[in-house]
Amino acid sequence: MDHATLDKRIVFVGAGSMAEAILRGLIERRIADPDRIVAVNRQDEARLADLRDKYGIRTARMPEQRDRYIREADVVVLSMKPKDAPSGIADIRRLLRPDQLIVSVIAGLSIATIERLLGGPYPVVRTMPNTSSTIGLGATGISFSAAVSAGQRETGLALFRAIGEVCAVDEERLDIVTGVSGSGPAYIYYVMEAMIAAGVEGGLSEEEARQLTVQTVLGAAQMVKTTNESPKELRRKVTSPNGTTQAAIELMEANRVGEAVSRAVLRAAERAREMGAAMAEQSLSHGKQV
Ligand SMILES: NC(=O)C1=CN([C@@H]2O[C@H](COP(=O)(O)OP(=O)(O)OC[C@H]3O[C@@H](n4cnc5c(N)ncnc54)[C@H](OP(=O)(O)O)[C@@H]3O)[C@@H](O)[C@H]2O)C=CC1
Ligand SMILES: O=C(O)[C@@H]1CCC=N1
Repeated sequence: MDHATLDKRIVFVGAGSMAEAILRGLIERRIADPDRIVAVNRQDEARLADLRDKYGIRTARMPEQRDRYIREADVVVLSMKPKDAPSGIADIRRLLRPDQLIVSVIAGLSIATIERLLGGPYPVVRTMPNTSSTIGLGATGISFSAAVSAGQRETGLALFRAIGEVCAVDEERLDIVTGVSGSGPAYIYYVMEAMIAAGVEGGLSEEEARQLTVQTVLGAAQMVKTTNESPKELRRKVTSPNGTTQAAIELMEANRVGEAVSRAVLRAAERAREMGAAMAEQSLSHGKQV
């Protein structure tokens, strides 16, 4: 894939799984120079050492070195857990300038809450990526605050297009994006766990069950993507009348598996809204403290 290198200093505030997925995707696809990427956290030095060793990025813990990196950054990615976000954002407010681009990957956290915590309008790119960004196969929903310039919009889009597909949506639809693709990889892994376990129960080795399951999921996703046929139509082609697939799907229908998956997606979106409301509430007190 041919992407121009992003010549930006990027700081990840929160050095966890999602930060790693994005920075690894950017580095391995040669979109960003590791020397211009920084990951910071509050405590976990072993985690930072691991990221330094694996990717050659810079790291810092609170506060002096971290402050300097944040001040010098072009792009500041908010990538801490929701429970840490209101205090964490209020804590870095004094370091930020309105010409820096703020990117959030935090589930449920609204642009309005971020701006309240920062004390005014900022260029904010709110996103919902997923961990498949690690291998350039991410699926990211993205929306922009009113203060985002055309150039900053392009930077935000370029960052996430470099590590997968991007869907620009109105901000209110990012919660359902969270339900579909943010949490989505976990649903597929859950099904894969069950398929592998059943394969082993039926007599395959763990390795055989894993190999066959992985290739089946990969092939099925690729079929939907490349043939442009609907999942329903593709399923019909697998299902011989009165055959094995029909027997399996009948059992799934009897157990309302499809309905459960739909409800799970909607529940995840609802949970994102709940978390957003909790962070908005917390921001009222943190907003006053800064
Ligand atoms: N995991 C996923 O699949 C996805 C996650 N997200 C979002 O990404 C965010 C991070 O999730 P994830 O990576 O899984 O979380 P992790 O728990 O793996 O990582 C969070 C990191 O943030 C650090 N941290 C916490 N508070 C601060 C602070 N104030 N300043 C700097 N660093 C801080 C923690 O380290 P320490 O305690 O040492 O400070 C830790 O390294 C969440 O908001 C989540 O909603 C979005 C899409 C998908
Ligand atoms: O589980 C979570 O809350 C995060 C957001 C989307 C995926 N993981």
